Amino acid sequence: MLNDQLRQMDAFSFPTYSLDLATGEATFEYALTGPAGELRFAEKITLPVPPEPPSEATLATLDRVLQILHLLAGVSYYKAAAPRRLVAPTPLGDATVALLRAIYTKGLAEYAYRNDLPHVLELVPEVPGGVVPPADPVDTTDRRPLSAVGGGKDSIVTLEALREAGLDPVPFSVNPNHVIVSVNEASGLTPLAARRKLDPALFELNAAGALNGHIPVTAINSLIAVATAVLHGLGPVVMSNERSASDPNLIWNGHEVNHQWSKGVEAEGLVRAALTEHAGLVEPYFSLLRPLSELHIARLFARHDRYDDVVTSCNRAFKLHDPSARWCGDCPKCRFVFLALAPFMPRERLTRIFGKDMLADPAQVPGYLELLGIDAHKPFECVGEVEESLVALSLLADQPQWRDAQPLQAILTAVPKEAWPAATASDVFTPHPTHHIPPHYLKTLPA
Ligand SMILES: CC(=O)N[C@H]1[C@@H](OP(=O)(O)OP(=O)(O)OC[C@H]2O[C@@H](n3ccc(=O)[nH]c3=O)[C@H](O)[C@@H]2O)O[C@H](CO)[C@@H](O)[C@@H]1O[C@H](C)C(=O)N[C@@H](C)C(=O)N[C@@H](CCC(=O)O)C(=O)O
Ligand SMILES: Nc1ncnc2c1ncn2[C@@H]1O[C@H](COP(=O)(O)OP(=O)(O)OP(=O)(O)O)[C@@H](O)[C@H]1O
Repeated sequence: MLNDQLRQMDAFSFPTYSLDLATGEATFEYALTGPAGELRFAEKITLPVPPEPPSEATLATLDRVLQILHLLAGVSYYKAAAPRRLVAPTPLGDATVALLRAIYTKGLAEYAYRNDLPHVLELVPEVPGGVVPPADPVDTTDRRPLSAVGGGKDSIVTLEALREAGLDPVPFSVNPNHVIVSVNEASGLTPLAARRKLDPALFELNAAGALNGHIPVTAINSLIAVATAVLHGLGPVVMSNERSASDPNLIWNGHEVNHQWSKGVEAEGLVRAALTEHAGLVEPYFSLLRPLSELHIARLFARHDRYDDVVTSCNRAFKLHDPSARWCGDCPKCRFVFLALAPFMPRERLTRIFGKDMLADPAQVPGYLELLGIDAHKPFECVGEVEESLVALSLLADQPQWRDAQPLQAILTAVPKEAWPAATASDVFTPHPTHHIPPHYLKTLPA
């Protein structure tokens, strides 16, 4: 019955949102509607409460940021039924409509591809007519940055770059897991955290066979970070999204499908524009690592060893509740990060970080061939480009410490001869000019 009802849903809307200032809890309501009735959802996001009560001006800006967050966080519930109508709650400016549309189309592209729902990629939001009162400009550029921490090597590189530049970053996470808590402890900095609780009704729908799939989670976390920065009187939110996040995994029905779309530079530009238009924030949000390749970031990470016992970029480890679980040692992300770090540190240190020598494990060879583009398309995971894997491999080929690693030698042999020139001509260590980093932050990027 539930599935029949879901199949008949023809519209998704955003009834209300509210904020309890005493607890920091915001409630975002959503509705799926159709001939068989309505399904309502409520997502709760709890922001850390600041020590001093916020000013009226701060609350006005916060309200506007939360209005955008309300729009973005709806994707989790929209995807249970994928109706053809997306109905915005209030009039919106062009930049905010552009963000809304992109989040529900490009952000859901992997979901649409896997569930064979081409209409999702063509969605056009219905926006009520009317004028949006302009927001007062708010320039917080010179305040302490809020730096999002996911527990991986990338956010560590950002945190340390900001700290070395004397910008005194505040680490921030949504639902910090045991890995994030340990990374924050290792940093010695005092973090802020927000809580996000999906409506339990969504899990019941999922269990009953509702449509499900990947969502643009980074966009949601980013807006929660911006809301926290505003509430606490902090400066720009600094992310750690690398340049390869912008590259699609495949093309489907003429549309790019990118697992990491909301980490990409297009999403970053859309989020920035919407925050400036709708909330007046002049310099709200950017990724410090945007010009850099994964390999370049790996080289920078190798300079810091204070996180060796805690860093984890493996998404599977985050699902485990065992505080000692860090790298699963058997997924595309573990394979890629091991390979990317290998040229820049002693083999013994790398093996200690991962608890395993992945390039000495014959079972990993097929997965490495996939990363190198020798099999299938780029995996649906946060991994670098084929070219970066090739460059890392070519650097390892010259290192005596890896000569006795037979699986690595087998991978080297399997790479077609014509692939190597691309690796040698590669510009993976040349920062890319496409980014949104403000000038005084650009100086913080280590050479
Ligand atoms: C941890 C993980 O990889 N989760 C993905 C997985 O979900 P799973 O069921 O295994 O576990 P949960 O994450 O606990 O989710 C439970 C259900 O809730 C739904 N859901 C979750 C979060 C959310 O914001 N909205 C939701 O509706 C979800 O559908 C589950 O049914 O598989 C899911 C389906 O493919 C993925 O959506 C889950 O991905 C999480 C949202 C997640 O945090 N993933 C990141 C590790 C991730 O993939 N990051 C990408 C960046 C993507 C981007 O554009 O932002 C990356 O780093 O490359
Ligand atoms: N729970 C979270 N709360 C806040 N920000 C997060 C969270 N998880 C990830 N992020 C941020 O979202 C962006 C993308 O996350 P991602 O997991 O790819 O990066 P990471 O953990 O920093 O590094 P790595 O790519 O090595 O895992 C990064 O800027 C990261 O800091």
